[in-house]
Amino acid sequence: MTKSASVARQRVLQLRRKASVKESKPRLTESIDLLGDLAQEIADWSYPLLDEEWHCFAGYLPRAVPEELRPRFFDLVREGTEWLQPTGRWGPLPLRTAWMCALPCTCRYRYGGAEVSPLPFTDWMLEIMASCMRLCGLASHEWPNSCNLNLYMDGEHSVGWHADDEALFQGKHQDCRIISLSLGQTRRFELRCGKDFHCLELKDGDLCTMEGLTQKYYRHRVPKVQGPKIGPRINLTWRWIVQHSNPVCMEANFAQAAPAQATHGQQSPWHCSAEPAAQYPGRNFNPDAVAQRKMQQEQQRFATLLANADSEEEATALKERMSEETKVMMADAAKAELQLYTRCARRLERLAIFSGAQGREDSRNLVQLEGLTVLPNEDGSNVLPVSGPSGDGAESSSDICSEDQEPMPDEEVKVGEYLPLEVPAEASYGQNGYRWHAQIVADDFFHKKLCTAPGQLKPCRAMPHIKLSELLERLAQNERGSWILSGELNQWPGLTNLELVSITCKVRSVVATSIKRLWLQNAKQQDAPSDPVAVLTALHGKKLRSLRAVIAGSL
Ligand SMILES: O=C(O)CCC(=O)C(=O)O
Ligand SMILES: [Fe+2]
Repeated sequence: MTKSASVARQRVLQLRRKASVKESKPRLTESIDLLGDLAQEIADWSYPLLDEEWHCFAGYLPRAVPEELRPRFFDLVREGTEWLQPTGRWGPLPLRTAWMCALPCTCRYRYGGAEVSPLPFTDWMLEIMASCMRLCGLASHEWPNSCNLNLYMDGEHSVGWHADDEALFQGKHQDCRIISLSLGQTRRFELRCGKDFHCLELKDGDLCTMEGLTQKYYRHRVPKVQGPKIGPRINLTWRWIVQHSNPVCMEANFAQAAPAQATHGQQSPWHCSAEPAAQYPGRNFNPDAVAQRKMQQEQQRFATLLANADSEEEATALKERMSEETKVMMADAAKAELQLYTRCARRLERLAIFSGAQGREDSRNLVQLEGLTVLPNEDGSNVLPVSGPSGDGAESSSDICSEDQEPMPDEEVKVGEYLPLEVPAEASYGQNGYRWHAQIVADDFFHKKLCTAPGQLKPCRAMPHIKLSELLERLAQNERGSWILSGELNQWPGLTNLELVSITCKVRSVVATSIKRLWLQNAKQQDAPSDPVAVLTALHGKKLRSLRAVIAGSL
């Protein structure tokens, strides 16, 4: 094509685009559930493009993948993928690519004149998705069902201006979510609609999204870049296929709805009609979704092996192995899902207790906190957490602590041991209810998020704080010999008249950090101090580091 012909072509394209923009003000007037909103409890998304009028949004979550996982994910994708050289209308495209779909979908991906055959989601893909989708506020049954993988080997590799407006995703006609992960070399990602231009420097481990009608009104690209050290970059772009191109997939009877709409009450393509597990009434998530997907992949693998089996015996042995492996896989996936669910449930329980909700046992012997079921752990125990949000990074503004919130080792304080509920009213809470850690701080303690002024604590969670002098003033021994902290702890209405179980502190040496117990209720050792007030008084004026009280309350 000559230069003037190509300019003319661009003009025609521009005019067509303008006309289509003019003719089509957004039809969707209701507000959209942005992924950043869904994930607001656990991830701090910003929206560099937030165009409510045109319903176009692009979200950005820098360094979403933890540093230690980034090289691992990069290598898993790079080594585990059969990279293809796509060919577009005008020759080879300057990048390598692959395309994955969640089985049973086998739609091919056609874009820019290229066409790519699908591969099923691999184990590492599910692992990376588990890490990223959580940060988008998506439960496993809401995950995207396709992923486009791009490998940019150097600065010459790029993607020109385009929209992901293929029919598969219906992004021209309805809200469409696209989640993209960058790994490796930082590259520039540009978005534009006429003069409206946005640019993001996508770094190793960054997540970004395009949501709403962005594919209708905006184009995006990753331009070429010059420089001596432009290393490889991988991009994973997850999307929801909502209109299958392959008749086989259509017959597979999917509910054809993108989760963007699923959140408005429709089912996602991966909705499963299985009943929630009987032992956890009230759970409305689908614990089998991950297992199902993994199983489908495995079934496909075994089907190929079976087809190639040389003898009847080999086929029988394969079938036996398949049934065993399937069971293990199902159990693993269900366990992972349960752990995730339990973490969320625990957060709610903590909140309920902090705010003074009353607990009672229901007819199924499950504890109900104002309608919220306190689920038993897998071992049947009824533990409530005492540490901060466990590794899920789920911190709301008040979920902070002056120090790291590592749980104290179980052997020391038996945090979370099962505390049966039915005991006489006068009994010590220690055997009946929940246990908590409270941070003991110096009287002049100041932390701008935890205090209004030096020595003026605000209510803190997940770890309540208390000043040393206040603890000393309010500790009193009752007739049974239990040490009770009278009144509210850290102004939380639900944490009243708690019983002191132990006092611990962290001891750091050059080699290791350990937990030292300064006082323990009913300690058996001869030389153990019996009076917590004496122990605490001796700490006055000293620098307090990780000094904690374990306290007990009743449900
Ligand atoms: O590499 C990127 O960040 C964008 C890739 C892209 O736009 C696409 O695959 O459609
Ligand atoms: Fe794209």
